[in-house]
Amino acid sequence: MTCTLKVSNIRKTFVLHNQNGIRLPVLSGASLSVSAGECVVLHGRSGTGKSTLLRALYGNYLTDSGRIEVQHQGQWLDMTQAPPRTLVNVRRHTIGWVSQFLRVIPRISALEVVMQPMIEQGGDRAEARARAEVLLTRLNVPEHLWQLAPATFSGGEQQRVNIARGFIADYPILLLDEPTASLDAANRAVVVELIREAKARGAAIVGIFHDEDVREQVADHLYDIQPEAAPRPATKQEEHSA
Ligand SMILES: Nc1ncnc2c1ncn2[C@@H]1O[C@H](COP(=O)(O)OP(=O)(O)OP(=O)(O)O)[C@@H](O)[C@H]1O
Repeated sequence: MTCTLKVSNIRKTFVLHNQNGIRLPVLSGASLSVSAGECVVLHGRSGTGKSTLLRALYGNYLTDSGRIEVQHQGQWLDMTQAPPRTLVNVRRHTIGWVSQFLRVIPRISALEVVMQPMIEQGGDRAEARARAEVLLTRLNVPEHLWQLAPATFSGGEQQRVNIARGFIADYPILLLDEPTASLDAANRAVVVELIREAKARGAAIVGIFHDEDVREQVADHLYDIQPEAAPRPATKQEEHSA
């Protein structure tokens, strides 16, 4: 299988400048690789850094060191060194992000919100519309809502519009941040199907799923994030040699 995403030795410490510069080390050498058609699920206790790692992969967080290499338009590109303009291009064509939250844009209809990523990739409007309609139908978003702006939709409806938007374009890499959180069983099953279809067309997927059932159905590998060692008092031996 072709490797599409290579993460090596990522370190990330948050520095809380407005709280006496306290340093919170979160990732201390995360390394993983993901091939086309494979889904790696980030795993670990709450607060170990799963979301931090996923956001770093999307270029939302700067890292202290390490490399995040992606296959972008036929070449390897290190996301940690990419200028903003390149990041925008990578996000348009190579890496899709699907979370449970929709960033609502005033006055744009649900249908348009879903079609947008495919159109930004240069896709045909009629084809984008047809795909959006299929996705909204599969995700049980009632047809009478499609022409309305999602600002007034229920939380669950907004979430499903966002999932449709995330799966409309055939991104080579998909990052999934709890896309099934608070969905009912029927809609969770649809998302599992969408993930399986994305894998079958060759997408490399990294995801966070707290739902064990979903995790078991989609994961090829789990990537365990170990908690950072908590500060500890010095041992007797260390005190003597100090
Ligand atoms: N922007 C930030 N600034 C400062 N600290 C942060 C920031 N984002 C996360 N952290 C800290 O980093 C640690 C890891 O957080 P993260 O959200 O990545 O964990 P997680 O494994 O995804 O947790 P959960 O399973 O509860 O969602 C936490 O201690 C958190 O407080």
